[in-house]
Amino acid sequence: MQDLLTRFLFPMCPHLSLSPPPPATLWLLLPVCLSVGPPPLSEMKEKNPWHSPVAIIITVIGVIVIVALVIVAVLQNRPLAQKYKYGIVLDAGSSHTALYIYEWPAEKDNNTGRVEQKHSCKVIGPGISSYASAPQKAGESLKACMKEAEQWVPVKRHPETPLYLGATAGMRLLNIENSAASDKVFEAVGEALQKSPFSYQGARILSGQEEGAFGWVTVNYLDDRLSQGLETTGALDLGGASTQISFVSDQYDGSESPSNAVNFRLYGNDYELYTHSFLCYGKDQAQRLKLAHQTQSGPNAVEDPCQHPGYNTTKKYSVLYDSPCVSNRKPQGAPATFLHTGTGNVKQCQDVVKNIFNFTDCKYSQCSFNGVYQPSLQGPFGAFSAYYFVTSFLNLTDTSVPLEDVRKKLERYCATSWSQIVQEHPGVKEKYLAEYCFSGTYILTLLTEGYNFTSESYSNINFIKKIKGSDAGWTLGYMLNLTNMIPAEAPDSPPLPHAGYVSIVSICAVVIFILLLFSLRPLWARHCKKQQIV
Ligand SMILES: Nc1nc2c(ncn2[C@@H]2O[C@H](COP(=O)(O)OP(=O)(O)O)[C@@H](O)[C@H]2O)c(=O)[nH]1
Repeated sequence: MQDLLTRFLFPMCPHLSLSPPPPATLWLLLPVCLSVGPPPLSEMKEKNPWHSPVAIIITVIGVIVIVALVIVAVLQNRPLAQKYKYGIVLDAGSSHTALYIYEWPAEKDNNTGRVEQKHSCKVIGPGISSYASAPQKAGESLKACMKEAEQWVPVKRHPETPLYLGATAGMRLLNIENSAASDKVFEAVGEALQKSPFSYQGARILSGQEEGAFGWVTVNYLDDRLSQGLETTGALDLGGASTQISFVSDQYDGSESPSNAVNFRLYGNDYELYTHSFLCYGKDQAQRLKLAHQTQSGPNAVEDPCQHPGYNTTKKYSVLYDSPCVSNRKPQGAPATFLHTGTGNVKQCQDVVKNIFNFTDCKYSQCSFNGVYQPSLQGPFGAFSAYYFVTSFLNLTDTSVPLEDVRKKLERYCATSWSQIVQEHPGVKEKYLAEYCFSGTYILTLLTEGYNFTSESYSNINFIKKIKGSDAGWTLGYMLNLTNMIPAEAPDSPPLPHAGYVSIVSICAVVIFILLLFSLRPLWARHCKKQQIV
């Protein structure tokens, strides 16, 4: 700018000074120069017409306008200092409760900012369904994580932060078994959560269909597949008490088995989702189903091929059968306990595990198991929750490894003695250690024989825990839905990115200015000539 002034203003006002003034004083000289007027005619002589006062004034104003335009363009879309909004979801699962805090930029229009998991807290103790006989304790168990949440969410955001509690298969089972007890647990939990400074939106049991569908939304939202209209990823969720499979298949339009259909319109695209939740086929309840099968005759001892050789524990029949998944199968006249020992044989374990599925009855064109319709598998799949816990422990998350090799690895693991397993994993809870052989076998059987993954389609499965820092699970999808964070229609986006917008405005301003100067050229020429004639 100062350079321009030195070149244009100073030659116009030679009567003010003999040498160019310092750049800082050029601006001050401009009004003086203009008020004094043009230099004496004698000095004009054959001067360049560009040095006329009109040209210089236009130049200076033009430059100022251009600079102003560019500044406005740069500042207009500049990202503002980030402010965030928050949402909290409590996942009251069968084995435990977890709290998730989500955050997203507050200033984005139509809630279109990206939602991310900011923090998670694992509630100490069992799932809320285990507090049926002491409901108050269910509420108390949440206190520590709620206090943590108060520290993670800025105080001024507390009253506007929605807080949801969703319960899954553990509470579904308690509700089937004893609905009064289930209501009392919700009452106690509601009381505890109402005392929090957040905006408590209620606690409820999610249907299996909701659990499956929101897990699918979470995975595809985090992968940016919904906003970009890309092919979606199926979702495989393995909990303690239920398991869900959800995916979009070209073959499925909801006409066959409509109860498995969930329709979404997200970002301007329609999705006809196939989803099914198998109650009692989560890994803990499946273990009970298997043991119930092995103890049909009420024996004193069970030799279990799904336990490591050398494993032996005394178990109570009353505890094993204390679940609606198996309670009606309790053998008559069984002793109080049985001795549970291991033989560590994967092939026999597979056979025992297969007994908990019904692969034969199917009134539809095709089924997964237990007479449940399932269209042909399509696309990639994300497998999370216990799918991940188990496969990551067993080092089986790499699905490019052929299924046969996976089975051999599992065979070696199951055949390892219990004492060696305990010795090699001192930091792992014995409860979990005792389950991995069964869980690995169950997962492979469920995927291949239950859902019909083949040696090829198995490699389409991704065992995942988190996607871009957020846990895979139903909670994020649930919150996105309840807070209307995913628009049905694609939001209007500016036609140009910010940098492109600034460049175009700047170029246009310069071009207009140059054209203006050229259009005024004849005027300056005449002006200069007139002065010379006089
Ligand atoms: N191995 C292992 N299993 C886990 C862990 N956390 C939870 N589980 C088990 O994984 C299963 C699913 O847990 P979760 O996803 O919390 O499901 P939910 O409790 O049924 O909602 C249950 O059988 C849990 O006992 C873990 O850190 N390691």
